[in-house]
Amino acid sequence: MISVAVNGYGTIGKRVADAILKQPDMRLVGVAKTSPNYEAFIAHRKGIKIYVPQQSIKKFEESGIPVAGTIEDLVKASDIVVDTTPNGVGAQYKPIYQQFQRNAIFQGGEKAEVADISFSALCNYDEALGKKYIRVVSCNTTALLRTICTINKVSKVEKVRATIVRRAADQKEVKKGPINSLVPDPATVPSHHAKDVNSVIKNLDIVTMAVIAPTTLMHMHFINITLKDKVEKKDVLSVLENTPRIVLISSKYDAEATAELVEIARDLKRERNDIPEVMVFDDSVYVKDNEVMLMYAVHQESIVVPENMDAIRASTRLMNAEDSIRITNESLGILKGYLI
Ligand SMILES: NC(=O)C1=CN([C@@H]2O[C@H](COP(=O)(O)OP(=O)(O)OC[C@H]3O[C@@H](n4cnc5c(N)ncnc54)[C@H](O)[C@@H]3O)[C@@H](O)[C@H]2O)C=CC1
Ligand SMILES: O=C(OP(=O)(O)O)[C@H](O)COP(=O)(O)O
Repeated sequence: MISVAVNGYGTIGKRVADAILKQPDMRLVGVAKTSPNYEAFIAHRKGIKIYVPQQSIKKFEESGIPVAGTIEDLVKASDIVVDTTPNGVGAQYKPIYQQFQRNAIFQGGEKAEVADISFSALCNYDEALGKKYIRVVSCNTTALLRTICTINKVSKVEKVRATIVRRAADQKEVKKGPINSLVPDPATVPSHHAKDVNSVIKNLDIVTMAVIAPTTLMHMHFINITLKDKVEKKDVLSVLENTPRIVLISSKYDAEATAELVEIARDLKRERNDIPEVMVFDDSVYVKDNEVMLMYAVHQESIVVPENMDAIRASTRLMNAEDSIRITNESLGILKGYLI
């Protein structure tokens, strides 16, 4: 049983904490919070132990949220920390993880240099075995890598060109925008996602462009892949259909919009309406000779959660890729094939 801490209990942290509670080989020691807000209160109500900075103990206790110790106490009590603090804050915590000689999993908002390796379970689990510091790449990069490494099974991926429509903010982020604009992110090429993909697949020829759209629900990707060999559409569809963490959305049932995908998650009673699988529109898959094009939606709040479970096991050498991915998928109810 591996003891895991979660530092930073926001969009990603709360989902990672809940996922840890579902793993048969992991124990959640507690989570670190800096302010006694509604998220801290609900964590307390769920029986999760809360650790806070020394200077915040009084503030939490005055709010009626009991404190189990300081963030240093949390790190010391754990074998490994999943750092889900905001972009760049994880790097500031690294010296503490080093001081107590604890392994750590960082998120995609950190620079790649923070870790020994950038990680995507379907692409490079084996390379991450035993690495003390692992960075799970960002949500869009996770989706790109999952898709590329899956299609690579049909024929070697030689070139990727992708356009990423980014959701502007998560649903709770009331102060972020834009609310009435499309904003190239950035208006230069490539966006950071190509460099991020190259942090996992070193020599791939990939160029990405990104634009922020005023929506909170999901990202959407439009991807064009050049393969080494000519392939058949049925082979591309087959590999997509048979890979857990990717689901197909059938054109038969009139679900093309991200809002409709969220409605499906609600109807299926998915926890928090999360869909950690890449959602490929089956009719968008276009194949001509060695060229493959497709469109898929990415639920940014949940896609990296299974990757974090696998990164924990890879870092601590708990098991091989196949077993880890299977246990993660089974415990989190992650599917393959047609979602609808
Ligand atoms: N939200 C998303 O769509 C995705 C985010 N990520 C990455 O995950 C990481 C976390 O992002 P989110 O969960 O969205 O952020 P968030 O802002 O929702 O959560 C961060 C949490 O850390 C807490 N925090 C702030 N400063 C802290 C400190 N000094 N010590 C401890 N806790 C602190 C905040 O109070 C908050 O609870 C980032 O690297 C981000 O790029 C990756 C994939 C998707
Ligand atoms: O990791 C993400 O996006 P990215 O893959 O475009 O970097 C998440 O959606 C977080 O993005 P944010 O920095 O807009 O909160």
